[in-house]
Amino acid sequence: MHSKGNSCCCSFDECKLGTEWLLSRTRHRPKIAVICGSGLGFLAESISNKQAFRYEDIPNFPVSTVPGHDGQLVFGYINDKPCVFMQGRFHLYEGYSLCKVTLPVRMFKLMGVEMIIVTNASGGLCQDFKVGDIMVIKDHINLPGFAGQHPLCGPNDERFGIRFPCMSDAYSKDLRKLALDISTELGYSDFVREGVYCMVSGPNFETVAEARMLHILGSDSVGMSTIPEVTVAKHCGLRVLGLSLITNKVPLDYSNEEKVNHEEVLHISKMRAEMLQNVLNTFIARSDQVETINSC
Ligand SMILES: O=P(O)(O)O[C@H]1O[C@H](CO)[C@@H](O)[C@H]1O
Ligand SMILES: Nc1nc2[nH]cnc2c(=O)[nH]1
Repeated sequence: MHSKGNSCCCSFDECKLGTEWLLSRTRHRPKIAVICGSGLGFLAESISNKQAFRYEDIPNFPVSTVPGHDGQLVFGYINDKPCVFMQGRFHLYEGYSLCKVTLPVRMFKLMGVEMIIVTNASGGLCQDFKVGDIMVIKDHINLPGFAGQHPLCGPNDERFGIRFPCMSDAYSKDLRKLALDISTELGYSDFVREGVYCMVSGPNFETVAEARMLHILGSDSVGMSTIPEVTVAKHCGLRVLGLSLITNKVPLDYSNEEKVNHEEVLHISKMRAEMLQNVLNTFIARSDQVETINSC
């Protein structure tokens, strides 16, 4: 596959090189990958038989530049399920192309991963949401994608997936149901919701007028990540679950004096650590209850 002009910078061979480098250094063969959002790296703490690789050592891998994103790939087990956790993700606003942002997802596919769980911190737009709520992502609005910032732009490599992938079932219904059932069983139904996540490029937080627009468009929460990874995961046939922690409310009127900042986002992530980890670990433990691959 040749890439030209403004096209994809991460070829199949580049993904393969990084994957083979990892597989030759670990006996782990993960089936589930977890991407930890801002301040959510603790999710990897309960892994057993851990083996970690710093991002800077992995061929072709980007490096983390944002506080709250540690920058290592951790292999191991959660309840006997082989997993790999990204302690730190990449964002468009860091200056990475979306191909680079999503390169780990394609490497996961090449190493045999079948399901990806994406987590993030986001601002609540839905007026019913409270700070600390966990939103199971039902659907998304890919705002940068509308403007041509899309990880699948450029020549399509059929070894990963088809040219025109369907996205209407990006977040598997069965996986969402399992996550919601588990939340109810854990007694968390008061603060676990479902909703639509919208991505903006960042790095600034929203103006009031922008927040109002996103709300009118049908977004329940807003962040600066996740959708590129989900899009690439769906393109290459991975099942997807998305969990978004509402770390702040996004002001929708001018009388609201609240000001969001990244430190607050990290603080709230830490506060909700235990609950999010309980949902995630129970979900992983029971993930084989949902074997069907949904596709349209
Ligand atoms: O989406 P994650 O990586 O969780 O991070 C969210 O938190 C950061 C802002 O505080 C932004 O990067 C936003 O996208
Ligand atoms: N864009 C955006 N990203 C976030 N990440 C965490 N909170 C927010 C927010 O309010 N807006």
